[in-house]
Amino acid sequence: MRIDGQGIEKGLLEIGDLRAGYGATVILEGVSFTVPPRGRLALLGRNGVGKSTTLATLVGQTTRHGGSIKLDGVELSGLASSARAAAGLGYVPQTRDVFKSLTVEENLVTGLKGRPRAALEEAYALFPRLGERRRNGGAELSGGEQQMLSVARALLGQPTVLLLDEPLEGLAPVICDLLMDALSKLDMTVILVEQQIDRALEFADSVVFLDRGRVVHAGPAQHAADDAALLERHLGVALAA
Ligand SMILES: Nc1ncnc2c1ncn2[C@@H]1O[C@H](COP(=O)(O)OP(=O)(O)OP(=O)(O)O)[C@@H](O)[C@H]1O
Repeated sequence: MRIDGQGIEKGLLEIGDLRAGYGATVILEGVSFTVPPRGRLALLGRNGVGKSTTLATLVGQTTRHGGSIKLDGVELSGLASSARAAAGLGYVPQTRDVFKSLTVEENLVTGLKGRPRAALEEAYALFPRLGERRRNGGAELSGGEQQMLSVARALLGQPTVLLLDEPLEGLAPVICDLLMDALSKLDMTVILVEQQIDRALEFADSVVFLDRGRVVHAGPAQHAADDAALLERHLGVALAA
């Protein structure tokens, strides 16, 4: 459990009336939700509704038009991306962010942020495959290995909140199992954007559905998993029985 000096658990994320987009184009029309410390939120919705934009806005990579982003009571929205990372936001973008010209280990070193090199063992313990391939170049890795590397590098920065944008995209089911097993062991606040709804709802304890830049439903993940009509309404899909 993560407890700070005052006995307050870290990782509380409070998003209030967030409006953001790209330049003058507004995509998020007022998004609000809260994730408790060590909570796991699945952020779901059809294609193009603003899920990736929400994560990118949290880390300061879009144009913010209004609203607040508070982590443990501290307002982050006026800060540069690097300061938000230092405050505790870890981000794994959809693009996977692997340096192809560097080895696995060199990629991981870029995530150490001043921590001793011995901390690399944390990454190899979470994903033994990365340890086996530590001297391989980033370009030689499979999609699954690249995703493990991207997640591991973000974790080396010791975030209190991890933001994951479609980590399972394009991966074989056996690799999805491996990745989700590793993510399930993490003891931190997580926001997961994912198209594999069944896996996302199994992982998460709460869910937010977006539609056209707005929150259209928020509640427990288990309730959503049991409510076929809700899933159909917001995602246009039904879970496999
Ligand atoms: N860099 C960008 N510049 C301008 N518009 C963008 C940019 N990135 C995304 N958009 C637009 O913002 C809207 C929301 O996109 P976003 O990627 O956030 O959706 P999403 O819910 O994550 O969907 P998907 O599952 O397809 O990734 C879309 O209309 C998209 O075309």
